Amino acid sequence: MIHTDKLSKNFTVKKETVEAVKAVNIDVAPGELVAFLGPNGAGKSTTLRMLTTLLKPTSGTATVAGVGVSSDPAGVRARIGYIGQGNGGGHSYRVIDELVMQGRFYGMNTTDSTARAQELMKSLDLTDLAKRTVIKLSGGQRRRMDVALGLMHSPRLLFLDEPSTGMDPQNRANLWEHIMRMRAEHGTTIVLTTHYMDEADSMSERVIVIDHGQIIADDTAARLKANLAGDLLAVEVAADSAPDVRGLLGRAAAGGELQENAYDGVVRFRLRLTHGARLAPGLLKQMNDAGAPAQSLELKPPTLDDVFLELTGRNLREGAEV
Ligand SMILES: Nc1ncnc2c1ncn2[C@@H]1O[C@H](COP(=O)(O)OP(=O)(O)OP(=O)(O)O)[C@@H](O)[C@H]1O
Repeated sequence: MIHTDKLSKNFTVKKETVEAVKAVNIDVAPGELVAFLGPNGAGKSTTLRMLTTLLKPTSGTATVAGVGVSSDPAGVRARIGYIGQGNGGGHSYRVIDELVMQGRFYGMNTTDSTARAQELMKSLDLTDLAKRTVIKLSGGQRRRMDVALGLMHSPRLLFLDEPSTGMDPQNRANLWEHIMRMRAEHGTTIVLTTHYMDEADSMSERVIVIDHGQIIADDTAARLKANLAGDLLAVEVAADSAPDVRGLLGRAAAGGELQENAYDGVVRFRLRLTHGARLAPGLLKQMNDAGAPAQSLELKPPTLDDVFLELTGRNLREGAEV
């Protein structure tokens, strides 16, 4: 559905070249739900804007829904839906009119466009709001209308640029419920950008992590977390038996750091343990055998932020919602 070859975009800002996207190779199969995840300024939107023909690549190629973005941008636009970061609709029209106009814009006749608008309003829980003017919609309702606008011409491929930024958690959950239902009903391929790592984690089947214009990881969230970050294990032992297990735990820390701090006659060790749930029982037994049984144990699964930290040495985003 999407294939890019060394897709790149440079901007010139005050005579300086900003390499926003650097030779990215992306493949998305029909029906996939893929999230581009990365911190602010990573190049997510620029990539999306090239794929949706809003920006011309500096170099490299991209084929979207079987059509080249440079050779036939109009052909790409006819085949995709795009929901940008801003609001798509005008202000003074009614929801139904806005949707029907969108369909007409894509060459549908009024009857078909009205039928499609009604179908989408039903799926996206907008029927009761059909006659409301767009300006009177709440943020969440407006975003749902944006999704309906993007789907009017039944694209097989839908791009969503930060679909839920600025929404409260309830509206985000609600929007996602609608998007997932649309997807189940129509088999739409979805590519989205987000800096909410929990969203990338729970909603998408595949996460493409972008940093400084480059793809630094591309896999399912589960595999990224299992392979890169490892679980966080905290284990406490009596202070006088800590020397008996320090070496053992250091070796288990998968080459990573073993942290420790002592308090109230106890030493608390912290380490990353790849496949922690599987390995922790064996480690506990080894600690027992070494004469230093664990007094408490805590095993925390990693987040995509841990993956990002592991890959870049930085946090994904200050203030990101988790
Ligand atoms: N029109 C432009 N002119 C100049 N520089 C730009 C332009 N658009 C983007 N950039 C720069 O390109 C880089 C990538 O920006 P982009 O918007 O793609 O990041 P992003 O990952 O989508 O970030 P965010 O999560 O904040 O939306 C940034 O350094 C940005 O400042």
